[in-house]
Amino acid sequence: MKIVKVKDYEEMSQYAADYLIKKINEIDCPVLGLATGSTPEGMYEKLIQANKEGKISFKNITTFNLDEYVGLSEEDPNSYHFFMKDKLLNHVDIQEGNYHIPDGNKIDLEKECQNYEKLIQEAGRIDIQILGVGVNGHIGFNEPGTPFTSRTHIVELSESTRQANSRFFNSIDEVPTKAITMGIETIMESKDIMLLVSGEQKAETLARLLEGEVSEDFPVSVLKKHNHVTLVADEAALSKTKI
Ligand SMILES: N[C@@H]1[C@@H](O)[C@H](O)[C@@H](COP(=O)(O)O)O[C@@H]1O
Repeated sequence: MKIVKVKDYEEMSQYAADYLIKKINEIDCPVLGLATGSTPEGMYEKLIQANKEGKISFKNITTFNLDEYVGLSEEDPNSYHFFMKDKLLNHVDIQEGNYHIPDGNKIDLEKECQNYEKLIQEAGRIDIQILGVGVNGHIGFNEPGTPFTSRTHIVELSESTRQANSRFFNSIDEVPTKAITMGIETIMESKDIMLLVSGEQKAETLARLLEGEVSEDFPVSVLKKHNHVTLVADEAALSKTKI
């Protein structure tokens, strides 16, 4: 795992955007794996700016999002559909049909998982997967205990994840109890992974990642088995490690 230490959130976002822009411009029809959450927001702002300035085009880019809540409509501001449109997709020249987000409103959710997985396989690969991490080590919505061999599936969200994400809702009761997420094996098949971590609230998570064991109890630790991961972390996130 290559570790890039940056000063703060702003520097992390800039580094991540520059890294993506460089990589994307080297690939013919790039396939990107996108994440939601507060962590990548700054990077998305910078990508929108770069798109306006002509430094990057999304015309040939295909994207796959990691996850989506079950039961929120696409118009719900807390759905990841809404988030992605609001924070990136509506503001860049991506083509309709080229972005993919699991549909958490399908009656047959199992089938939706299979179809989503199939779409990713048909795209051939994810060139660069952006990841954030939950305080309990979840990636996408793969909670502790998820098998490393998992593909796109439905998850029961843990209490701590619902608690952490309740900051976006009126109350914890409104936070969905289920979600669809790309599986850990699906994520691990990405050619290149960029993990973004910012802030003191993730410091213990990051220390466990860098100093602890690889274990299904701590999903993000699987990244130590991937040979092309760049961790971009700020000083606050690294404050409980020796780095
Ligand atoms: N499903 C998302 C994850 O993909 C994200 O990485 C994590 C951390 O979010 P944040 O970046 O807001 O800390 O939260 C959510 O649960």
